[in-house]
Amino acid sequence: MLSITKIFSFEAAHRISNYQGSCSRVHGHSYKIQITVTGKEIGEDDMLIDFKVLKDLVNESVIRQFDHSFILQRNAKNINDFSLLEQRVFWMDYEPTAERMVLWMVTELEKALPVSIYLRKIVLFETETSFVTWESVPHLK
Ligand SMILES: Nc1nc2c(c(=O)[nH]1)N=C([C@H](O)[C@H](O)COP(=O)(O)OP(=O)(O)OP(=O)(O)O)CN2
Ligand SMILES: [Zn+2]
Repeated sequence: MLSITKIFSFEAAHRISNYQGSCSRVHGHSYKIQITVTGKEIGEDDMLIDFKVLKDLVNESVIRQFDHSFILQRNAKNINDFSLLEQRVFWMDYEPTAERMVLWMVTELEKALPVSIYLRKIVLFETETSFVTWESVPHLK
């Protein structure tokens, strides 16, 4: 089966407020993401989906939301510490672990992709050595 992949990056700060250790402190990452999509057939343009179209769609639905933001779980501790901060805070329902960020991206991308194009895989690198992978399960489609 054909699939295409495009690579993105964004910078963001976060903290994992319930973490026992240094990740509970505010710190930043240069996130890297690989987005892979697939489809049953290629179009009249001989493409599954134009890389440029995929780029615009991912930038609009995902990257723009996170880039240069401060990602926090909306909980009492963070609201107390940061709600008055004059920064761009991206509030999440869960701690901003790479796993939760990927699941948020899956929801947004599945809404944004054209009907004939399916999200196949997302790999989110939080650091050079730590990454999370999400893959669709074909028989559940
Ligand atoms: N399963 C997860 N574990 C951790 C996450 C996460 O999102 N999912 N996040 C963190 C912290 O955000 C931390 O910034 C990243 O941790 P780590 O990879 O350990 O970072 P290091 O810079 O220490 O990596 P080294 O390459 O080992 O130096 C923690 N855990
Ligand atoms: Zn971190």
